[in-house]
Amino acid sequence: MSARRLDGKARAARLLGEVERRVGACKERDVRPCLAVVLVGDDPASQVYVRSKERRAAEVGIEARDHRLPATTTTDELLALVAALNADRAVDGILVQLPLPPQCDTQRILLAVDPAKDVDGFHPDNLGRLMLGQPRFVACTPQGCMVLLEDAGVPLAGLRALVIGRSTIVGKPMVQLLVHADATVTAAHSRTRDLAAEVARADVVVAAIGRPEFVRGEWIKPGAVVIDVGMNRLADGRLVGDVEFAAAEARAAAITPVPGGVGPMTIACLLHNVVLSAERRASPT
Ligand SMILES: Nc1nc(=O)c2c([nH]1)NC[C@@H]1CN(c3ccc(C(=O)N[C@@H](CCC(=O)O)C(=O)O)cc3)C=[N+]21
Repeated sequence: MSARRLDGKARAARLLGEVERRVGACKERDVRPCLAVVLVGDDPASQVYVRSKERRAAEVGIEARDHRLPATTTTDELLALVAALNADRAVDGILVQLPLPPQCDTQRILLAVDPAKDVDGFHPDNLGRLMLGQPRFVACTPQGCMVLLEDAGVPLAGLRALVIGRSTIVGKPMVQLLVHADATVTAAHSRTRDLAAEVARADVVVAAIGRPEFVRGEWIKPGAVVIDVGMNRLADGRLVGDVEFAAAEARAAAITPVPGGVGPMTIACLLHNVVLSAERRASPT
C-alpha cells in the first residue's frame, strides 16, 4: 500500500482562490486588505520566505507593505514601528518575521502587536483564546495542518493523535486544535521516552521537531495519517521533512510531502487571516 499524498500546494491554491474572492468583496466596500511585513536583518532564509509571502499576497490582491530594518535594530525601535502599524487604520495585519536578532526582545515585541492585527496568531491573547476554544487568529501552520487533516477524510474524534514538538508557534496550538476536534492527544518532545512506541500507536502524527527524517518510517502505524511540518535543508541543498518520507509513505494512509505540503498551507492561512481581519474592518461587529 502506498499513502495518498496530501497535496498542500493544490489545497493552498484553492484556499487562495477563496481568499482572492473575499479580498474582492472587501474592495467593493472600499476596504483594501493590507499586510505589513516587518523583516529585521538579512537572514537569507527569512528573505526567501518574506518574498514568497509578498508574492502570494499580490496574487490575491492583498497589499503587502514591506518594512526592512537593519540587523542592528533595537527593541525600542521595533516597538515604535509596531505602535505606528497598530495605529495605522489602513493596516489589517502585522507580521514580524521570526527569528529576530538576539538583541531584540521577541516576547515584548509580539506582545505589542495589536491582537486584532495579529495575523500570525502569536499574541498571548490569541493563544489564550485558542485555549478557550474561542479562536480569533489561529497560528498559520497549525491551521494549515488542520485543513490538510480534513482533506485526509479521517474523522478525528476519538483518534489517537501525536504531536511531536512543543513550540509556541506550532506544537502547542496544534495540540489545542486537535483536542478541540475531539482527538486523544499526546504532546511528545525531546525528553519523551521511547518516541518510537508513541508513534507506533498514533492514528495521526504531526511532526514539528526540526530534525531531518528523525521519525522513522517503520515506526508509523499502518494506515496512520502523517503531517510533516519539518523543513530541513540538507548540505546537498535538498529540502526534507522531519519524517523519513519514502518508508513512511509505504505504511501510512495519507502523508504530506516536503516541499509542497504544510509550507504552502502556512502562507495561504496567513493571507486567509489577513482577509478575515479586513472583513472585520469592513463590517465591524
Ligand atoms: N512571523 C513569522 N511567521 C511565519 O509564518 C514564519 C516566520 N515568522 N518565520 C519563518 C517561518 C517559516 N515559514 C515558512 C512558510 C512557508 C514555507 C513554504 O512554503 N515552503 C515551501 C518550500 C520552500 C523552499 O523550497 O524552500 C514548501 O514547503 O513547499 C516555508 C517556511 C513561515 N514562518
